[in-house]
Amino acid sequence: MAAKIQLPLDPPHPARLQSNLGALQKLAPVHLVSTAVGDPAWLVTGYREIKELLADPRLGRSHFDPDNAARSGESALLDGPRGDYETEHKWIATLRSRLQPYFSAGHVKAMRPRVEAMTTDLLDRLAEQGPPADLADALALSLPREVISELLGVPVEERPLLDEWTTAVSDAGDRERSMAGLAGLHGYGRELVARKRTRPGQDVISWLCEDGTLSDEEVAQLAMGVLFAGYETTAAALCVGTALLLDSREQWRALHDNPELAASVAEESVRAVSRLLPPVIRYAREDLEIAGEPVRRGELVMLAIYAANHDEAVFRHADAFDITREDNPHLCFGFGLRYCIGAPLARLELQTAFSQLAQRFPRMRLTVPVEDLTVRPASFAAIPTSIPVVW
Ligand code: HEM
Repeated sequence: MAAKIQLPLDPPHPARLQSNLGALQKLAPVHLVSTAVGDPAWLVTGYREIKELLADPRLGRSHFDPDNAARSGESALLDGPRGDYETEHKWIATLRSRLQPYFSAGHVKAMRPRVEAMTTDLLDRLAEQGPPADLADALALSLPREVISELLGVPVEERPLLDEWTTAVSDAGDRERSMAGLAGLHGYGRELVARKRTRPGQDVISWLCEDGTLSDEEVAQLAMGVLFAGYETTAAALCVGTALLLDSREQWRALHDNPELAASVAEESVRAVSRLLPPVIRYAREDLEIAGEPVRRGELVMLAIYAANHDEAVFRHADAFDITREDNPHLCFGFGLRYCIGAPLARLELQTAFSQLAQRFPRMRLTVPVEDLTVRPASFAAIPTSIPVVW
């Protein structure tokens, strides 16, 4: 495998939609690349190919030789093989069957009043504090952190610790820091499970413990997986959505005048956030072909969801942030086998936050051009350093 294209293609930015992936996509749906850490990989950019591969059991997240597998970066959790090669499919089935009931559309619907109240509380605090403010801290990061922590039963005073670990885990440039973050998160998960065993509460960890079929280690693994999967992703979608909306006065006013648009704002923000997230990675479990290219067993395949979500063959004016877009079959929550369990919850949080924010702060505006926003160091999802606003 001799790669010609060096990743990353784009410098990280919290709200820029244009990407060099578009040019690559026009050339071919799959490319041989060298990852940020110099390993060879296949980068897939075509919508159709990515959708098919997401559902293809010949690709997995684990590797038969994890220590020598190609990597996309240094993050211990995100950029290399994960899970046990022999039992991967069994574990996905366990994970989905145990978690799905707590994140189903029906269960999430029942959570609506609580999520609305939590959003109102955060916006009350923002109003009380007065302008200027940082919307990333005041709302976009706080809401997903509070929602997921409450669901899992993480005590309020322990929540700030989570930030430290999740940020360290995501560090794509420092494997040691990332591994220490992962160890911290899992250690905390085990401790929390032990506490819930003796003093159960009304939360997902306690319910998983009651299930009786999972070991403490498995409950901790599921819980910390949910925490990680549900926090920065949703925060990044809220960040990019609010920044792009505030940058477009016309769309901000349209949302204020018609709160029903919050659902399509949420979808468009999720489509946009894929620019901020790393590609989904897989390892070939057997030899296969992708768009005519021969992929060998064990090779790294990177699925550029952002390229798929901006494929002009599927999305009209793909690079525009358009909250009136009607047909939006983005792949941001994945597809098939591993489709995001938290999609209904993420949608609820996004819709609630956007509609309340525009209703309560119609005059809110950014104090810097959206282009000038910068990225927090080592955040895996290109979270902005701040979203400075006044109203
Ligand atoms: C905008 C926010 C979110 C985005 C963009 C997102 C994206 C994704 C994607 C792309 C996958 C599939 C990964 C793969 O195929 O390897 C996934 C899986 C997953 N997501 Fe989300 N997610 C979001 C929010 C959430 C939330 C709020 C939760 C909380 C419950 C969550 C929990 C999960 C879990 C547990 C999986 C693993 C499913 C499996 O491995 O079978 N996600 N997510």
